[in-house]
Amino acid sequence: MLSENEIKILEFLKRKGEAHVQEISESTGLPVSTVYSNIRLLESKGIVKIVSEESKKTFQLTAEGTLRLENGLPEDRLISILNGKEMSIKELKDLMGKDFDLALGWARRKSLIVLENDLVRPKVAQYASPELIGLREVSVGKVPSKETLDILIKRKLVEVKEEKTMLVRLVQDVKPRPVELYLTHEMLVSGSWKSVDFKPYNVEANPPFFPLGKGHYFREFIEKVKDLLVSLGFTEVSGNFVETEFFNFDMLFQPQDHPAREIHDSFVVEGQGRLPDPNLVVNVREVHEKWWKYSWSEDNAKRLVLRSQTTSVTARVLSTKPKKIRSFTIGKVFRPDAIDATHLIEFHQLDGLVVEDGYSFRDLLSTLRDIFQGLGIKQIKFKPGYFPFTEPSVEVYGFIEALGWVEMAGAGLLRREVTEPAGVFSPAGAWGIGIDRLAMLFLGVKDIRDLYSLDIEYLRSRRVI
Ligand SMILES: N[C@@H](Cc1ccccc1)C(=O)O
Repeated sequence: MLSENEIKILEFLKRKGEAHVQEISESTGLPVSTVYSNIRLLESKGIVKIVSEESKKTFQLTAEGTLRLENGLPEDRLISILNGKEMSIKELKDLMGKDFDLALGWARRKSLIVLENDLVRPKVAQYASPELIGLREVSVGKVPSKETLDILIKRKLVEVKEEKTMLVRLVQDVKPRPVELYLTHEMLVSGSWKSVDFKPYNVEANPPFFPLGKGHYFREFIEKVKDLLVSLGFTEVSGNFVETEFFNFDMLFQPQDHPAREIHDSFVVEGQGRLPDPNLVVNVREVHEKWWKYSWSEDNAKRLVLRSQTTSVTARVLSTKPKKIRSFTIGKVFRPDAIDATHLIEFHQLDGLVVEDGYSFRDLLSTLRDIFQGLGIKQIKFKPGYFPFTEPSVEVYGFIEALGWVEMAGAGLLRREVTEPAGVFSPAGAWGIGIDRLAMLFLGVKDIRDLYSLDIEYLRSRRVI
């Protein structure tokens, strides 16, 4: 049985009797490599004979060779610049640029010059190197003398290409039966299937790999979390990475000498931010000075940081004086740290806020239960915790099969010292969840850095969730 390609080749050979592989390739449109492999097959079937096989060397200018052919070889240029007179190395360097070292090297090797201190003195007034003549020959398809050719190749001005050719002759006249890819109803009805061959299929061969476009798996996870919060009645809000200390700390009742505000605990950004509504600023100042007992500085509050918690977005929402709201934000936060498999200097938090008349601590715990249940964590427990901006505060632990109880979030009712200066007089619940940790648990990622991987092979191996 003959393949389609074999038949094409045979049809050509039938007309010509004998042909070179290159000719066959040109007239059949098959790549040379395909022609070769098919000729080998046809030879093994005794249909064609390989008359001769030879390899032909051809020579071609390299990119540098082409350049030198146009502008002359460096040593030729050096001699022509010297023009029979001596010149200083510095002067020549300025004239010739980076070619000078090359020119000097070759001119010395060829004893075209002598060096005296920093003077270059030519021994010849004119010079045309045999290489240049060689380059010219190669460029018009001539082969220079072996000596010149060797130098040209060594100087990487010329490269050798080896082209194989094969002369093939048709020795057996076969009437190829047409090859069909599949059996059709018409072929069965007409009986024509008897006079054709069918292409055999290898049902075990791997299909070609077509990678599908898909989202980054960590992004997809974040999208899923967002969908969940929206389904629980929350509205997404967002803030900027660069934030004033006012919103990142002061409004959240973190005093200006709080350790988190030390220079090594948040990333400081050059410049100064703008403070919001003066009433709010005055209120925040008052509450800090009254309870923390220090003199609050506006300049400190204007300092810029990369937000260290998405609770800063919650603070911004509060500054709009909501009477009733359920909002959440999810995004990157930044904290200096030593990077390892479980720590990065940027990671994601999900912060939520509920402002509602009559919203109680119990309601908050139940909201958290709903969120974690939605995320697939059935068992959670609460431990008392401390945050400067909530009271009471809890730490939320979730139960994970292989790991036991894992800390997942901080939460609490916002203190009146936070809500009232902003003009919010209803109870407010807030929480912050570390998203990277959660994603690692869900996605079975051992190294946090893999969540941010850009390695295409790794990303392809991740399942779409
Ligand atoms: N922002 C806190 C978490 C938190 C948010 C909201 C309320 C209570 C706690 C943290 O980063 O640790």
